[in-house]
Parts: sequence; C-alpha cells; structure tokens
Amino acid sequence: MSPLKTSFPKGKMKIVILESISQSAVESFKKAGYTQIEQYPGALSGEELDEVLKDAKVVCVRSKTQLTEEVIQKAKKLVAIGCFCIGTNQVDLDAANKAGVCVFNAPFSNTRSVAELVIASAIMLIRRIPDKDKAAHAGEWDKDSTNAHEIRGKKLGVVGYGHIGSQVSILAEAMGLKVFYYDVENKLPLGNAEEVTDLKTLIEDCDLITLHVPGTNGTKNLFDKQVLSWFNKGQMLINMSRGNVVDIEALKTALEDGRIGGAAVDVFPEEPKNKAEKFSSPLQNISNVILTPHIGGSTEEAQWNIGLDVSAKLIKYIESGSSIGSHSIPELSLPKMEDTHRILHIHKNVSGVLSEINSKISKLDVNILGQYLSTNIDVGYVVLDIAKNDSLDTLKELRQIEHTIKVRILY
Ligand SMILES: NC(=O)c1ccc[n+]([C@@H]2O[C@H](COP(=O)([O-])OP(=O)(O)OC[C@H]3O[C@@H](n4cnc5c(N)ncnc54)[C@H](O)[C@@H]3O)[C@@H](O)[C@H]2O)c1
Ligand SMILES: O=C(O)[C@H](O)COP(=O)(O)O
Repeated sequence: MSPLKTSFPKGKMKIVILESISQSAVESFKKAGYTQIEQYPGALSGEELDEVLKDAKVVCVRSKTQLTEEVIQKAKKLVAIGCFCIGTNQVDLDAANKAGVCVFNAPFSNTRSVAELVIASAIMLIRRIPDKDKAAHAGEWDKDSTNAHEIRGKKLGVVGYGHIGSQVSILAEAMGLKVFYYDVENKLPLGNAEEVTDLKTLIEDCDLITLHVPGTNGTKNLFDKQVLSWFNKGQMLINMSRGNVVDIEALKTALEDGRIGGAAVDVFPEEPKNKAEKFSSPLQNISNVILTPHIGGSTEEAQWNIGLDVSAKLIKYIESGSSIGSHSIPELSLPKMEDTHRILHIHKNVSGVLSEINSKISKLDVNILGQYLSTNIDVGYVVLDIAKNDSLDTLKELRQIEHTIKVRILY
C-alpha cells in the first residue's frame, strides 16, 4: 500500500482576496504560512471571477461579490469562503453547503461602527443638517430653527433587534431617546427598551425608525409601499441594513410627499462594484436625505478586526477542520489529538455513508481514534482521527464512496 498522503502544502494553496479586505487578514494568512495570496481592490463578476476562482482554495469577499450557485459550482477547488462582513446574503449558502464549501463571516466586528453612524444620522436628520450643510456650501446663512429638534426624549423604533439593533438601542438610550423595537424573534429588551409586536404601531408611534434586519427573501421589500404608507407625520427612516429591504421608489415618493421627514440611506438595491463605477439613485437631490456609500461598517477599527476574525476562522478550518461559525456545512470541532492523521469527509446526508467510511477504514486495518459527525438536511460532515504510522491510500478509498462531496487529509 502507498504511504499516507499528507495535507496540501500551504504554499500551494491559492487564497483570493477581493474588495480591499484589511491587511490584517493578509498578514494573518502570511504569518500562518500561506504565500499564494491574490488581491483585487474591487468586486469581480462573470468570467473574470470564474477565472480567478478556477484554482482557488479560499475566496475572501465583502458584501459586493456575488458568489452564486453557478460561480460556486465552477470553482471546483474551493474549500472555504470568508465573508469579511456581517451579511452573507451575497453567497448562495445552500449551493455552498451542497458543494461542501464552508462559509464564515464576522458576526459582530463592525456592529459598533454601524450603531455609531445610526446615532449620528439620527441627530443629523432631526436637526435637518443635510439641507443646512448644502445651503452653507452654496453661500447661504440659514440659522432658522424651524423643524430642528433635539433627539432627547424622541421615540426610536428599531426594526430587527439583533446585534446592531440592540447596540443602537443602548447608545440611543444614553442620548435620551426612548427605544421601542420590533423583531420576528423573541428578544431580551436591553435597558429600558420596550418590544412592540406590531410593525404598524411601531412606525406610527415613533419619530425615527432604523432598520437592522438581514437581507433574506423574508425581508426583501419589507418596507414596501404599504408599510411606507404608515409613515404619515414626517417620521425619519434610517436604512443601514440591505438595499432591497426598502422599496426605493416608494421611499422617494413618501419623502417628496413629506410623509417621511428625512432619510439616511447607506445601502441600495444597486450598488457600484468599485470606485470607478458611477453611483446613481432615485434618492439623489431630495431634501433632508443623507446618502452614504455603504460605509456603515467601514471604519479602520472594524475592518482591522474583521480581517483578524475571519482569517482566523478560515485558517482554523483549513488546518483543523473546525467549522464552528459555518453558515453552510455543519458545525463541528474536534480537539487535536497527538500521533494521529486527520481526515475530513463531506458527503450528501443519505443513510449508510458513515458505515461505508468505517467499513473502508476497518478493511484497511486502521485504528480510528476519534470520530465526530455532524449533519444538516443536505450534508454530513465527518472528522476522523486515525492512528499515525498506518499506511493506506485513504484518500482514494474514501473518495470512492458514493455520495462523497469532498475529502481532505489534513495531517
Ligand atoms: N451598512 C453596513 O455597512 C452594514 C454593516 C453591518 C451589517 N449590515 C447589515 O445589518 C444586518 C443586521 O446585522 P446584525 O448583526 O444586527 O444581524 P443579527 O442577525 O444580529 O440581527 C438581525 C435581527 O433581525 C431580526 N429579523 C429578521 N427578519 C426580521 C423581520 N422580517 N422583521 C423584524 N426583524 C427581523 C432577527 O430576528 C435578528 O434579531 C446584516 O445582516 C447586514 O445585512 C450592514
Ligand atoms: O454586512 C456587512 O457587514 C456590511 O454590509 C458591510 O459590508 P462591506 O464590508 O461590503 O462594507
């Protein structure tokens, strides 16, 4: 029998980094021994993306690069995807799962940055600063206090009381706002925040509404024409979640009608892929509207921490098989054992695969020292530790098992 194959050499593992991800990630990969790193400043798509992913083991993206089913299926060598942001809606998670590709994100490294910008935007809107700013730039000295208010004592409605929504809630209370929230899940109210179980009531009762839901099929056009019609007293809207959560044409109408008194919008249904592409939106040049180029999480602090967080998860997965934090294949972590070889087997979740793996190994007279299995509806993930010094062509044997998706020998 041929000797046991060892892990893929780190120096040959191509890591593709798109969208100007922080150098903290690049440094982490290099420090860990990964030298084949390809970096691109913006997002890629189409043939260009397929080409760079053809032989990539890992791809690192932010919110812009669309990793669709087609892209994932073509990237045959891909082992893991890192979303260096919170949102994972740019990745077809189901396709990644079925292809045995592990997807990680940074669930809270930019939470504080977004929350701070929400508070800043709330003050700017309620003081009507966008119009004052424009006027001052145009040479006009407008000191009129009409319709300019303090945020102290105002009611803030948070839609989506997760990491960001609850962080906003804490900062807002410190500024003297009264916080109400609406969430589809039962959430612990922080401080003096109060849950409102009906979205219409939340909108009608609050002065400012801020959106912090994820981009999913369920939240697409959540704020459609009908929901926006519940704004009828000049309430302000802040959207730092995802562009397609709000019907942008209906928002434009409500702003022009004055039913919505102002808006801070950081995310758009169509966003440029890079600096060179022009940005256009129906919300441009409307009074009391702040438009920002999807920078809620774009602070040096957040980007640096995201770089460290996601690169660490990717390195751990590549080197130990730990998929804790995965948004695709099942989560699993097996402590490292001395004097073992570790094999990862990802397969379709159909009955009999585990016994087939074990039968192959037992026929080869190899002692199994550790074995973890975790499954989701479509995929099973097995981490196997076998005694060192045994000699077999394990990889080949295990790849032959029906329903196998991916097999890797780590060490
Ligand atoms: N603008 C930016 O730069 C920026 C930065 C970070 C995150 N984001 C966006 O913000 C989103 C939220 O981030 P998070 O970390 O708070 O996520 P999270 O998962 O911690 O919280 C999301 C909350 O929304 C709730 N929710 C889901 N569907 C809902 C619905 N239909 N109605 C009401 N509540 C609903 C969930 O139950 C959860 O509590 C991210 O998914 C991302 O899209 C944007
Ligand atoms: O999901 C996120 O964390 C934000 O939308 C930030 O995305 P970005 O990294 O593309 O700025």
